[in-house]
Amino acid sequence: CQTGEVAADPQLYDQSYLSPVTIGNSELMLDFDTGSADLWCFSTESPAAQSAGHGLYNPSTGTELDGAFWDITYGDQSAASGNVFADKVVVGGVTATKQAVEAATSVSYEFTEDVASDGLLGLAFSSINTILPQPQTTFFDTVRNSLAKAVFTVDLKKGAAGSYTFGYIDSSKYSGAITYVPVNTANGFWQFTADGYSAGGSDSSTGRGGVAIADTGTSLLYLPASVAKAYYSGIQGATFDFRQGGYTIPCSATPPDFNVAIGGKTFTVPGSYINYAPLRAGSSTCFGGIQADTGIGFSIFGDVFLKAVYAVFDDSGSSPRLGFAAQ
Ligand SMILES: COc1ccc(CN)cc1O
Repeated sequence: CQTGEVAADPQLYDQSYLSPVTIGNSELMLDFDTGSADLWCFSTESPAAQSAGHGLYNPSTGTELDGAFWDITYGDQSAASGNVFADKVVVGGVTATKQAVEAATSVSYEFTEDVASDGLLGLAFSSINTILPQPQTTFFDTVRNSLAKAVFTVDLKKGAAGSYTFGYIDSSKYSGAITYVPVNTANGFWQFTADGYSAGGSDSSTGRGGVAIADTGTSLLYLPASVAKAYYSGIQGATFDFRQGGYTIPCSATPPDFNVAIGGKTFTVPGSYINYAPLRAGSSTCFGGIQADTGIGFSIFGDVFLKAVYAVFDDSGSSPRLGFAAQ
């Protein structure tokens, strides 16, 4: 029975978190993404102009999946595509001997520019894996039956290294009880229902809850437009800046804490997490960590939320569930 733990290293402004993964005989830094289901990496097949500065997977250690190709586009319209090899993948000591490794032959500029990241490791449900003609399993699904318990946990931190564990829950990482809620897998995400939101110490609710996904691969917290509007109405100098594509606040602001009710429990995101980052280096205007989920179709509980809690992605029972506890 396998168990393992790997560090989650924050990038600038906690824009993403990277973890070391051994693929074949290379160690790469991958962005673990519970919002997608492809394990892809820069490779010796990637054009040099696109892969300069990145760690590369050399498929010579793998076995090509003949005729298999992949092509993925993310919510931010970044994209990547390539071919597929079966190879050994090790995460924190947990080994998948024949994992589908998606070698990139083309990536969009957003990935080229993010030189710290060598690719993504998808942890959503394998039903949304993009490999054709036959979708393959995620790392978690590949090793699931060999784990002591079919779970993985997410313990992200603000501006500090957190961790992912596979196969066990670490009771030293959270306080109080874990609150579990059912997951709807119809869209391939870890999708759940949030009960409601409120700002600051007041119980003045900023709105009813709704459908949401837990997504480590998204930096911010995207909520119903009415909830975001109500939240920022309480911050002096906050405004919706069409040019920046979202709410901005003065970097000098102290936003109120933000409360989320899930499964009858309230989880608090410290207001400081919502003073996200200067629009550009030296700017006194900061981008808000809460934004409207307009056009997405559901709310996205990205890293701004996840770094305030301990999260359990549990597929050990008759149907998947999510657990949340205070950190
Ligand atoms: C350009 O960088 C990314 C784009 C999309 C995702 C997945 N939500 C993760 C990334 O690091």
